[in-house]
Amino acid sequence: MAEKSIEIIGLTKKYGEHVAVDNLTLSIEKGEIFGLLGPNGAGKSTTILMLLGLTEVDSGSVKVCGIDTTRFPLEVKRKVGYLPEDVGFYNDYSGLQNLLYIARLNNIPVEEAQKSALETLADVGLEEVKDNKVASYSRGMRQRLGLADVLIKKPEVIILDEPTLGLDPEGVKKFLQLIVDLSRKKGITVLFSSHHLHQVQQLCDRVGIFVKGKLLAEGKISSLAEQLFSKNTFTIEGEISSPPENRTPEALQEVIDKIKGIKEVAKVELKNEHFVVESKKDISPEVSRLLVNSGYGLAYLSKKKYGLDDIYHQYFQEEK
Ligand SMILES: Nc1ncnc2c1ncn2[C@@H]1O[C@H](COP(=O)(O)OP(=O)(O)OP(=O)(O)O)[C@@H](O)[C@H]1O
Repeated sequence: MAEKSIEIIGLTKKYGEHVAVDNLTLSIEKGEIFGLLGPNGAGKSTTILMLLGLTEVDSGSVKVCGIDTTRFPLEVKRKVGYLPEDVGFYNDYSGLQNLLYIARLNNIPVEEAQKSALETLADVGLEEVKDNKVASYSRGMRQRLGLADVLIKKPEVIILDEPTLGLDPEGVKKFLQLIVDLSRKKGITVLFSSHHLHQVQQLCDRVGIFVKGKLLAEGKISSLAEQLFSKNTFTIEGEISSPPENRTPEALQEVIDKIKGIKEVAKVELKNEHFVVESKKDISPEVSRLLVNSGYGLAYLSKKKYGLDDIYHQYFQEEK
């Protein structure tokens, strides 16, 4: 069985009468990149605080690298690196000086710290600007330095709480790629907490959908999609091309009505040239035949692939 880096069983946290985390059970394997996905106030930060031993647990248990966080918080902190939304630095110090300062706070011997700081700065792509003052760093560079702060402790697990806030799209892409590369290269387990669906989809091996303190679903994106959407429906989508000269809305509607007339079809949606058909079985051949026989061409026809946004919104619909 795969080694577990994080093991949470029946975890509950209340603030007065308000249940912020409700009976959460979740395991994350060593080396896995797990996305904790949920809207504001879902309880993600509270869960992270409990993982780090920074807030008391009302009931349940949390183990990180096999160590009980509630009983041995200091031991856990040695194994876990935590990157919050925004990291504070000494702006008048260089990136290297800031990192050496963190190394000293973590009791890393001076010689080892020097070597490790240079290696870590190279790992996060700040080698060339290591001697520049942090005041001159962009938001993306500051987040990379934040990651270096975390990595210099050589953690087994890193927890990232909305780390891409304020980065431009290119900065986000590079930062996420850096996390994947580091995790794969060093075998680090990553817990990535975010409400950004696309970032989670891009980065994570597995996701947990967390709403109002409860984990509604958990798994690989592909298997969550299957559970939700493939019970008895096939969804195919396509685009009509090379419409006939004499094409009229009425003529197209006629073909759409023929598709609707197929026994297994539950729903057909048409928007401009793009159409989506939901049915009980895969009727791609029938759809393409009907269109082609009516003089239309097909730019493409494929089984719709569901992404995390479809999954997420489906859960929200169920919640309402
Ligand atoms: N110290 C506190 N005292 C009282 N209530 C709190 C406290 N911290 C969090 N809460 C409440 O607990 C719930 C969960 O908050 P939490 O910050 O864990 O959510 P989150 O998913 O991290 O959201 P965000 O993305 O906004 O940080 C919210 O309803 C919040 O108002």
